[in-house]
Amino acid sequence: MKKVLVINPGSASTKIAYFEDKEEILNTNVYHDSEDLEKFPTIADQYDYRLTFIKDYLDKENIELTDIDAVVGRGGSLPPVDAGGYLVNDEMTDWLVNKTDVHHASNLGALLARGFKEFSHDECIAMIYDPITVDQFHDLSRISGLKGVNRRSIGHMLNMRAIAMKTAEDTGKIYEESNLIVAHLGSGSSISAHQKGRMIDLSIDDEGPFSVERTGSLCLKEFIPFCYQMTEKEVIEWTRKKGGMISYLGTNSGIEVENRIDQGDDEARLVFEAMAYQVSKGIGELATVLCGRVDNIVITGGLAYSDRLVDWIKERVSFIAPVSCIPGEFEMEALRNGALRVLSGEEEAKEFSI
Ligand SMILES: Nc1ncnc2c1ncn2[C@@H]1O[C@H](COP(=O)(O)OP(=O)(O)O)[C@@H](O)[C@H]1O
Ligand SMILES: CCCC(=O)OP(=O)(O)O
Repeated sequence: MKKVLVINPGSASTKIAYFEDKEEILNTNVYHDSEDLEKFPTIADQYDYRLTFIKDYLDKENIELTDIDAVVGRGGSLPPVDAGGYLVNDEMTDWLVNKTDVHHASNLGALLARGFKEFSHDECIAMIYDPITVDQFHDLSRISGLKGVNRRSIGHMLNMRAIAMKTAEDTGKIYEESNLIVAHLGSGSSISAHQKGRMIDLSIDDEGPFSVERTGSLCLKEFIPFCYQMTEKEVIEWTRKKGGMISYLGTNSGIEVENRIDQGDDEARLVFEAMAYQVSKGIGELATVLCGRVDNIVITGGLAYSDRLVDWIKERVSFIAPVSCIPGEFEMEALRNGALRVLSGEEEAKEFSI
């Protein structure tokens, strides 16, 4: 039996799970006090705090850390890498602490995986799987429109690839022979075009549809003067935390907006439908990447629980391919499966190197 600890750090919480082979013994989200997190100037500085917090929690839950076989974390903002599992090494942690330019909570995944490995035996491995910077773009996807301002492959790769593989399996197809479009609609959104097992293009949440708290693409003519009124940090905050639905409606909760619509709030309806409209445009755009040869479109993430939103999207994109819906996210299971494949030798974990 293989014992796997899974760690998935988010901006305000850390999801942790413990599995014995595929059996889930614990799967929870521990919330951090925002005042505690605000004390740390950088994400990497939160390391000791989160390690102690999670360790205390696991101790209380009587999870024995000394015989864990693999600790797997959500992979962060590395340089572009191919999909799959990577062993945590010094080069990786150095990049995530000192070199990365994207300060995302997932950067802590590798650091915490290595930290928890120290509590276990010598053979225990620390790894990450399908980090947010998995890059399988084809050459055409890299051209932006301004030399020097590159398009980057960055998004919800772990969940989107897991959902794409599951959809292929559920429809009796082989992932490596399928063409799929996956829309992950959570706090942020990513839409990906999968061509025969590779995500060759994406619509990312700073250049695609708006989400509940991110702006998506903006009209440059309007946005440039806005940027000159504030610091870079403030612009990032507006585009990634205070943009999108929350900027119009004051909430990032799809559940609350659904309630408002039920009570006859026309503005809430307009903005929520506009989000579905933009997501549909993103899916349509990626259908052209696959030359219209799309086997399935899949909608996932927390917002896929909203039948209203999903129906609006289906109405606009069903002419392209059958649309299915897998609400929520399967990151913890995807991380576990990656670790189990590496432990069984079915897959070799790669060595990270710049
Ligand atoms: N049943 C539901 N109806 C509408 N929106 C929902 C529902 N369940 C979750 N959501 C919304 O999904 C969004 C969060 O998605 P999630 O994938 O959990 O995000 P995160 O990226 O933070 O993990 C929130 O706006 C939440 O309100
Ligand atoms: C930075 C790309 C991945 C991402 O946006 O994840 P979250 O929505 O979990 O912040």
